[in-house]
Amino acid sequence: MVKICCIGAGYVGGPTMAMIAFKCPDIQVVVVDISAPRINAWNSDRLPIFEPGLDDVVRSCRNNNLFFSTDVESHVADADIIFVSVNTPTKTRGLGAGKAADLTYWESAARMIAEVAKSDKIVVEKSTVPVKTAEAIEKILTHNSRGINFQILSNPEFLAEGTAIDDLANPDRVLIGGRETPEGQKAVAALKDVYAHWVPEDRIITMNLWSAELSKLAANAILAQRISSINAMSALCEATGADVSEVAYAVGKDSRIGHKFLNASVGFGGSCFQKDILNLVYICECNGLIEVANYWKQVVQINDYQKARFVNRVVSSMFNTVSGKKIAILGFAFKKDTGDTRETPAIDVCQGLLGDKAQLCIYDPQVTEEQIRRDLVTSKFDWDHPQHLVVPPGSPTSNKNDTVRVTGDAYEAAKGAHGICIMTEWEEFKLLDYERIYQGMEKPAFVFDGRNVVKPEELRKIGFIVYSVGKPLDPWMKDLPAAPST
Ligand SMILES: NC(=O)c1ccc[n+]([C@@H]2O[C@H](COP(=O)([O-])OP(=O)(O)OC[C@H]3O[C@@H](n4cnc5c(N)ncnc54)[C@H](O)[C@@H]3O)[C@@H](O)[C@H]2O)c1
Ligand SMILES: O=c1ccn([C@@H]2O[C@H](COP(=O)(O)OP(=O)(O)O[C@H]3O[C@H](CO)[C@@H](O)[C@H](O)[C@H]3O)[C@@H](O)[C@H]2O)c(=O)[nH]1
Repeated sequence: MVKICCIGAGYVGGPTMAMIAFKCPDIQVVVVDISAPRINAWNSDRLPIFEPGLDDVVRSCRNNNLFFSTDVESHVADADIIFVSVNTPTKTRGLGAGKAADLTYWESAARMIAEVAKSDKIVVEKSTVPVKTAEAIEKILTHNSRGINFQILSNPEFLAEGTAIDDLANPDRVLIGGRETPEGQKAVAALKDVYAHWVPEDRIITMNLWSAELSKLAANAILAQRISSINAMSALCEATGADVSEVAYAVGKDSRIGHKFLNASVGFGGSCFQKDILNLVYICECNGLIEVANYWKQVVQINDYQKARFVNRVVSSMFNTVSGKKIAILGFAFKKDTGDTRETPAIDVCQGLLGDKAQLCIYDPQVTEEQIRRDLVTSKFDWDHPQHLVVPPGSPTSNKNDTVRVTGDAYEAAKGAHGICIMTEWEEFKLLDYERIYQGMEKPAFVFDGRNVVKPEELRKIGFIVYSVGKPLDPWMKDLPAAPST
């Protein structure tokens, strides 16, 4: 029986390994992590991450051919194929700080593999890593290997949160990069055999290691670029009276462009896009490609601009101050159908409003109060380090001040508020009784829709002043400053 071990039981390691176990009953899969609470949660009825369909997949194979354990070393020693799916955050200090990928967790995983391995292993990069990482990993493994043969493969993951199970069950493609030697190609074939249990052959693409590593960064950069492109258009739409949804529809009808990923928003969030683009920028700079680096940097800059522009719309509409005003924040996750808040635009918007002394009342159906409070005080880029390694026990992790309240109900959040900011496109926000909400709010009552989930005309009929990203402006906002001053 082939034995797989995955180091890192997070948003990628957990679901991908669950899918492999589910589709390959003849393979034993063990997911290991240094975080005991995380592993305990994977072994419980309350999984550590919310992902539609994940519970059923895990339940159907857990303790049959899928196991979660903190006994990292013994399972690594035992495995034929080792996936490494640990965090690769943006560096916060030293060379490349604020851009380069921090490979601390990857390196420590590689050293541990070299130390405990007693038989030949295939080591698979599942984490998103800078191009050429496999070369560094190869060096760590071979210099410490005591004669054991390691083959490094790149097998980047393309799942999106909220749709992970469907993405894993029906991937557009699976990429496998390996060395072009007989041993390298044998390892590629072994990993291909795993995916071939359920992925059609023509969707399993093999290539050289560096192409596979770079394809992952390129895919995320190009996806994020589409969002920044439509968000840049949204600012122009607001200035001219065009409607960004109509523009996106017209543009997307061109089959060369396509309609996906053209939804204007308050900005993209999530653990990957910004981190991976900054990483790409750093790699370009290291290769002396300054113009290329600046090109990709602009994708992140437009995203920051879009978030700042949103805060500016809120403050300038509300008589240029939100000091002491209650503002309801509906949604905190970076997108619907996940409880993940990493790099969510809600953090920047909340911090912007708190900077102007607003009183926030936050509601999200999947994000806990503890998480929200921690996010509002965590320094930039620190969020992507395993919490148990970053936060010393007993140190303050939460925003204790009374300018932030977290509630379990959207109506409660909006009661007595001057304005509502919609930060996540949860379906339930489309179905709220806005008439009832309006009655309970201070007047004039504002809705700032960062995800274009409400119908502005219907809300205006109720009496709201409405801002929707990239839509024709409410007369109230027409003459107000559109962009943050630089
Ligand atoms: N989240 C996504 O949607 C997504 C999609 C594709 C790729 N990726 C990439 O996959 C990687 C993992 O992302 P994630 O979202 O799963 O992160 P995550 O933070 O959810 O999980 C990473 C896990 O690795 C564990 N870990 C760190 N160092 C370890 C070590 N030395 N030994 C054992 N466990 C260790 C941490 O405790 C944590 O539980 C990143 O490189 C990310 O860029 C993420
Ligand atoms: O038209 C769009 C599409 C997305 N978003 C926002 O963009 C962010 C990212 O969304 P999405 O890409 O759906 O989620 P992720 O889970 O971050 O997935 C991305 O990042 C993963 C990690 O690398 C990759 O594996 C996936 O392929 C890639 O889609 C979210 O804040 C979305 O709200 C928009 O604003 N407009």
